[in-house]
Amino acid sequence: MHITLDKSAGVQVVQPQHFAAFVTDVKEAGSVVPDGDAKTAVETVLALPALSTFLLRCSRADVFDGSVAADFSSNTKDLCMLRSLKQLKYFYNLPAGQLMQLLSGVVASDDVVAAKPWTALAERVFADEELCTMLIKHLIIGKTARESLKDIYEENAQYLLENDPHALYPTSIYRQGNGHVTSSDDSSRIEGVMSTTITTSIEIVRDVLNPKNHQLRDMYKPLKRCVAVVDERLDKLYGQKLCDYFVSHDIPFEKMSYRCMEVDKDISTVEKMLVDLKGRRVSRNEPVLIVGGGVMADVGGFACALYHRNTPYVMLCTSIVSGIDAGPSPRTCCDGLGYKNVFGAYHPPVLTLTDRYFFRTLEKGWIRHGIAEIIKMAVTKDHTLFEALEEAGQKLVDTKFGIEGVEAGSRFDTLSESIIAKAMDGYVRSEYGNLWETHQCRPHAYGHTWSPGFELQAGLLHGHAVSIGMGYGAYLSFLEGWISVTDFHRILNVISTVGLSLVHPILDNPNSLWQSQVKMTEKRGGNLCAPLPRGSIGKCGYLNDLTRARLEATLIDYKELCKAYPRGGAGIEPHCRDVGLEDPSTVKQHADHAVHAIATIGPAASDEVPEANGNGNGVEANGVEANGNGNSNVYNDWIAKQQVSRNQGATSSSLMASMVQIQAKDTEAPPAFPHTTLFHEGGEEYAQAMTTAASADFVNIAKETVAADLFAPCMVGAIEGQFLKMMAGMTKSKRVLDIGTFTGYSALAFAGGVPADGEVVTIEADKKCADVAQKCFDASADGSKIKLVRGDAMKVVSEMADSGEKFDIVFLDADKVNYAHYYEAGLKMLAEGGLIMADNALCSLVYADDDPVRLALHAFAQKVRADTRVEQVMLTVREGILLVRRV
Ligand SMILES: C[S@@+](CC[C@H](N)C(=O)[O-])C[C@H]1O[C@@H](n2cnc3c(N)ncnc32)[C@H](O)[C@@H]1O
Repeated sequence: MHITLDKSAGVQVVQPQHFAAFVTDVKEAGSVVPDGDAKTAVETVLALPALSTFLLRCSRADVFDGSVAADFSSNTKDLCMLRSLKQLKYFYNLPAGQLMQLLSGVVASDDVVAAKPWTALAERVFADEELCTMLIKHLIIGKTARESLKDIYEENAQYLLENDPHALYPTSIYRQGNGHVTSSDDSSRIEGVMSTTITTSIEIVRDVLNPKNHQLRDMYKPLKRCVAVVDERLDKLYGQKLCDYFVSHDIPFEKMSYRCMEVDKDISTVEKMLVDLKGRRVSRNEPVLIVGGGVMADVGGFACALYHRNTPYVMLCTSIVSGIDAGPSPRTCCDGLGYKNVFGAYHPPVLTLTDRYFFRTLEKGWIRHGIAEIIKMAVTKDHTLFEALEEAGQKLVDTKFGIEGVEAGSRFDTLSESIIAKAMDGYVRSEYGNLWETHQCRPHAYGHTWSPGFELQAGLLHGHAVSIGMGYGAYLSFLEGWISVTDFHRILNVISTVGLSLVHPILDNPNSLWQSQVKMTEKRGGNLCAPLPRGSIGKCGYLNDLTRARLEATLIDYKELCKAYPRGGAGIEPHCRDVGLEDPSTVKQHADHAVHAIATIGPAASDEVPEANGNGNGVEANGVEANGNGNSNVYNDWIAKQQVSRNQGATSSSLMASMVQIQAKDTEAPPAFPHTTLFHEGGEEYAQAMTTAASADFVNIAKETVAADLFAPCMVGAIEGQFLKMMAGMTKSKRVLDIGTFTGYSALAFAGGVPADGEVVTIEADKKCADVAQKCFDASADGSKIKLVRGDAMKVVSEMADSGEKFDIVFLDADKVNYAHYYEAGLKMLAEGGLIMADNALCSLVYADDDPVRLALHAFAQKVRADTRVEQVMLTVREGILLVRRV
């Protein structure tokens, strides 16, 4: 068969047999490749009828069509051709090096010996920098092109200009847009439809940084350089190897490295990358090389999505999670405003390379955590993958996926590689058909419905949280009659065998799972749509109904069942801290900022579920280095250099004054204080950033407060909330009286500090505040410990005191002018060793001169100071807390 171009047909079909025919023709033509000047040789081969007709046909093909892909789906060789075809379509716009390399690859895939002249030609072009990077169109239709070549290629270029401009002037060869517009006669109404086609390639590779491997060379040599965004930790481990690789191929290598731990996954890291990409003048069609794990895949991919609105990137995956999930994922993102993955864009890499070589530097705990994402694909998409996992078992962890102590080419080596490949296949099949998540039938969300409710709270590695979700999900599936009891136990077995968790003590609080379900349902457009195995292992169904009562009952049964499994169902090293990672409270820290942000910017903030995606909550290493210098000389030097000068303005008497009590006499008013806040801007924010973050329940209070249009600054906030919680815990308080509930922040903080059988009684007179508070308590993990009393606190506390109620802590935060009354009642109700804490005690300094509360607070502080029954300390926490106890 000879290749022809049917000009009248316009769009041409290209199938594997066209490649075969082309190869047959050009194999013979190989002998005509002239020696000498590489440019002349390229021009000569481009004039060959067999080659030119093939290229012209490719340029008119609809290479992204599903039926074309189906034609090439029978084997790996055909798939390689499909990948070549997707690039040959744009041959006018390809650099000569890339085109020659593609052509030699096509011939070599059929006959390596016959391809030698073509391979040699490609190498000659690669060696000629100017020619290597020159766009083919300059050689065939440019001003200085040979007339004989123009005769062959110009007419087709005209055709493309009119009918398929992408093929002639693409912005990038990896994307194609389409759409249509219909408008009324006067154009006052317009209906439009737009679509984008994105192409990508994924390969499981071996030793990609070995200079003999040409995958990265072939991509970057024609581009004149490689700009790389590298995870700082990976840079330390593989930076030199990366550099050596590109140096050996004489490709300028421009590397930028970034710390990519979970806590760095925010917009500031993305911004840094954007600035650096611009600084390097990266063009919008120059694929950036991204090297790293899950966080890097998310953040680096997001930076590329934003840069020039979208810039292609090659993802070199170095962890299991990035290798089979976050790496090829189109869902690039970063955290913000207290929510995981709240900012993002759908932007898959143009090429994903997964190389097990990098797994050798992963901790075993991280390997185990990564396997959870493979199990989810096996259970919902691919029973052969599941069987492979059953066969491989714990050895996958022990050998780091066949990398350690396993012979290359052995059965286990092949099995390990096929597990990675199948998991990747299942994942992208689920993702790419639903690129913009326009529907919720997403098998890869198996295990991710209930786990966000407890993952961070329990400090679990993402993989362990997901495996608990998968185990419980499998149980529900069994109860629904969707899978047999045997399949249910097979699923639990696979999870347990690799050391992943089936249960965790956090499940004793079913509320967190229920809250996650509620939020997930909201996020999934009103449907629970929980993916579960259905029919058999490897097939997926969706559970859309699960009442709270059923969740709680089935959870109890599930936990009981798991006791029969090794370790009672517990995982090996399930917590982040177990594998040397930062506790996820560092992630929750973002939530802390959100409390502030939401209170400041109002309800426009995102309602994303604080959820981990595939890349989990901390798959990267903790790169903090110990200082290790405890030398006292160093300390004294520092005092001399830094601190003496900083304290220069201080007099010896003022310094002494801070060491002893200032004996002030009572005054009618507090001293003048020319500020409206106690701290300078930045001080509290810094303190907050360094404080254990508030949980999602507090973010919820902040959100509900703003949504109800209540005055958010009334809340005690994140720093003081944490302080109250810790005070209750440290003093082992069991009963706390919280006077002045507002929307419940302080009450919930105390509830977090008292034991499971403890109680917080909180009093609120305002119905709207009390309603919001009750709603927030109901939705929270510790709300069941809180009793909300509605009514006037003046009356309620008197009655409580009269009836002999006792409390370990009495917190005053209602009407400040009545603090003296609450104080007296509080003293009566204090249990042995109990505390009174009066909030806003330093507001006497910052409230306006004409504000009566200012004087009332001042009088109250003086009253306590004069009270010989107690000792007290005025704490400069937030707006001041007067801490009092009986002596
Ligand atoms: C500063 S806010 C309390 C803030 C709360 N502790 C928190 O952390 O969110 C004071 C609350 O006390 C309530 N309040 C004021 N006087 C009261 C009274 N006599 N009886 C009951 N509640 C009162 C107000 O309605 C208001 O909601």
